[in-house]
Amino acid sequence: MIRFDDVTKTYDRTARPALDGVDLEVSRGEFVFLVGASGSGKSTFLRLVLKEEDATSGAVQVAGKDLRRLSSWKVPHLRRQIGVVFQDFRLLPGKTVFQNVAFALQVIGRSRGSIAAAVPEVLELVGLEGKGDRLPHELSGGEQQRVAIARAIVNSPAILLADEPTGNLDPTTSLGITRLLERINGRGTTVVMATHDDDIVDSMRKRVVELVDGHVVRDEHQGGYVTGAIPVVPAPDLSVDHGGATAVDVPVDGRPVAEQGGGGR
Ligand SMILES: Nc1ncnc2c1ncn2[C@@H]1O[C@H](COP(=O)(O)OP(=O)(O)OP(=O)(O)O)[C@@H](O)[C@H]1O
Repeated sequence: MIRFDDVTKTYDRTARPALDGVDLEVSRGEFVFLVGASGSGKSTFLRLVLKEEDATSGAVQVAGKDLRRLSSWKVPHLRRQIGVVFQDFRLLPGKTVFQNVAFALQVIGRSRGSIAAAVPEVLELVGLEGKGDRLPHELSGGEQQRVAIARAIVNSPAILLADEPTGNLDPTTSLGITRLLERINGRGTTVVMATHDDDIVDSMRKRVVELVDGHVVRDEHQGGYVTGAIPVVPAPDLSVDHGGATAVDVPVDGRPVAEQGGGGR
């Protein structure tokens, strides 16, 4: 569904690459947490998937398309297959919940009838039935994020990208939002969620891909926020080379895992 082959992205020739030689495959229907410190390249990864930016080198494939060969007039079609959710919700403040979600369908030319059918259905899915007439400022942060998720999925995209979707929410609300993303994933949508939220990652036990300075340093199934949060790997051996993509002993936040107590955060 998403495939990166040796992808490097350099914004500024004088700075280090934002992504550096990334190889990664996300299959249809997967749920992946993308974790890493601020500046490690998570948003850049998502921008490349959306073709908001082009790779400097390497190949990005999304939904079977090689994005190097995708002409600009086909980019809107690519983006229709990808829903996106952000930390700051990005709702239209003067439009109701219904109108915010409907807008995503209007811009792609869907009929009034199909919009009238689809919007209540998706609002129910995200737990906002009965709130279609509210304005965004009349909703809690968690509810606003549910509207943003409804808007992102109303067109049944194959992929949902979420960039720090719980960054503005309290822990309980964050878990509810992530569970909603899990439910959407259960309906077949591939979900990639970039996050700093260690509690969420640790509680969900999904695939975790960790970036450090633009490199994938860990790709762990049923992983935790840091290496070894869930004991599926042997104790780290600091004498080995740290270059591998499945490294169990890479520095996390600049400290060798051994210094972090090994068994958790
Ligand atoms: N438009 C840009 N122009 C120049 N450099 C950029 C641009 N966008 C990102 N960068 C740089 O690329 C690197 C990776 O940034 P990116 O936003 O992908 O990280 P991130 O992991 O998403 O961080 P955060 O968690 O803070 O959102 C950083 O060094 C950043 O300064």
